[in-house]
Amino acid sequence: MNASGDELAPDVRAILESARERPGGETRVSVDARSFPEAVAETEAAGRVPVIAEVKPTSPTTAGVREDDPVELAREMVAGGATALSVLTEPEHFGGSTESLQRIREAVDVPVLRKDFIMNEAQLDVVESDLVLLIARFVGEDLPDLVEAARDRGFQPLVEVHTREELTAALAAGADIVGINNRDLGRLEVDLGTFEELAPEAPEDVLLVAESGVKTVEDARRMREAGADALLVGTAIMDGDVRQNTETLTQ
Ligand SMILES: O=C(O)c1ccccc1NCC(=O)[C@H](O)[C@H](O)COP(=O)(O)O
Repeated sequence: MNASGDELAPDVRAILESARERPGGETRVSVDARSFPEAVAETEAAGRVPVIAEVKPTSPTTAGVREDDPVELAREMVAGGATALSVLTEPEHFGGSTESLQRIREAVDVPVLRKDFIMNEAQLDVVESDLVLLIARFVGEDLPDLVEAARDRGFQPLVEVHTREELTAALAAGADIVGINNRDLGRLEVDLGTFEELAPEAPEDVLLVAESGVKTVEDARRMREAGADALLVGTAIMDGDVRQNTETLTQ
């Protein structure tokens, strides 16, 4: 059972068990973050679709592992027009690492999101990034404190939600960048209707990111019409030529 009392998929239970065990950093980080809202506004002004392209070597719902140098993948995504990058740092189920994130952030000049399953404040201190993911469902009542702790270190927190209740909790915690995840972490099923259902409930001044399940230009258009300020895309970009895939979705 998780904070909301619902059953989680076995893969997600395993992800959370290892996330709880992972140590925090020894020294508090202080980040001089690249602004994500400004990057989104610049992409919009250039007439392109703001996409956060995800360096996701593998996942519980993907076959195989992409072994390419993550820095090369990241450079290709930026060359393809990515507004920002998301880098998995979860090692056991996604093939990520904090070292990859560090190298990527040094190699590119766009904002970089640390994509992980952060469970406590000390885990924020493991590595610097511009944005940090906080998943409302998993951190439960610690969300307001973690949002504050992230901002105190200079991070821009991206708070991920999947239900109306989680959206309410995210807004109450002061989140101004909210990711609506189309993937239900209970069953790992994807439904783009999730974003369409929840987006109208968010205030205008909240920057909304449509996460997961965007595969085609039609999907991207659908999410933008439903109010997405940006799209977070992993699998569809990682599958094949990442530069071409990014170019296609950012047009
Ligand atoms: O992607 C998975 O298989 C997954 C499994 C269990 C927990 C989380 C998972 N994904 C995390 C994500 O949020 C996605 O990587 C991200 O939104 C991109 O999704 P997609 O474009 O569908 O790869």
